[in-house]
Amino acid sequence: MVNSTPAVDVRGLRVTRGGRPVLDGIDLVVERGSVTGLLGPSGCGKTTLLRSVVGVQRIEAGEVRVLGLPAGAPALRDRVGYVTQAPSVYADLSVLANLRYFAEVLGAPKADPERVLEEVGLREHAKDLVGQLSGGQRARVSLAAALLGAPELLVLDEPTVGLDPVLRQELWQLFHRLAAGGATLIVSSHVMDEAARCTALLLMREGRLLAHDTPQALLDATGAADIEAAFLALVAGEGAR
Ligand SMILES: Nc1ncnc2c1ncn2[C@@H]1O[C@H](COP(=O)(O)OP(=O)(O)OP(=O)(O)O)[C@@H](O)[C@H]1O
Repeated sequence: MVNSTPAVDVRGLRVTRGGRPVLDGIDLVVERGSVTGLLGPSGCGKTTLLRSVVGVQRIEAGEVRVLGLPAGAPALRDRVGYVTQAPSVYADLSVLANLRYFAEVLGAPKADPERVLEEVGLREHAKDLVGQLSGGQRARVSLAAALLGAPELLVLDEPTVGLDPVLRQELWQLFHRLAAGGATLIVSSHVMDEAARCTALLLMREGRLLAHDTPQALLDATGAADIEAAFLALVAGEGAR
């Protein structure tokens, strides 16, 4: 039976941080199996929205449901993978030791550390200490840790920052392979040229969603040549209202 519960269902979400409204009434449904890009300028609230989806953000109003359960519910722990912008792995352990440790904590299958190492292209660095890796390699260790246990939803906060074009392309191919296998991915970026790689886009500005559609539909609706121009057209349209 196909599971028709959306991966993410957000209604009327409001979040205040540091006394200022950061998310201002977000409504959003993310379908399963999509690779949804969350795009918008620095500070517009992308990380705060992702934190709300994984259930680590105190919210002021609204509801966030993930895989049919309230965000952050204990039953979601091994069904949702989250990669923050800051590496969340131990610098003084090897890559493989990190992955074995997290696999143990999650109760993931014994073969998972090797599998995810291969997926993120770090097999030859398995024995290296994480603290001695490059920034991009360290980011991929965090991603590998999030892939342990094959979660149904992956929430990735700027996973391609600082990576070279070849690695970026390889990671996007991995994201699509995971989606083809049934996973849902939400990937934030402030680089608009990553937009075309997504099956759906969320364009965000100042705590609100400007648009949620496929890249092509956004280009058609705005008559713009690329997503950056479409974004600017949507902002200009808002101002004119
Ligand atoms: N811990 C915090 N306390 C108070 N305000 C915060 C905190 N973290 C973020 N903010 C504010 O919330 C707003 C949204 O931040 P958020 O990190 O969600 O943006 P973002 O779109 O992810 O930015 P970036 O692309 O730079 O990562 C910003 O105005 C920021 O100053």
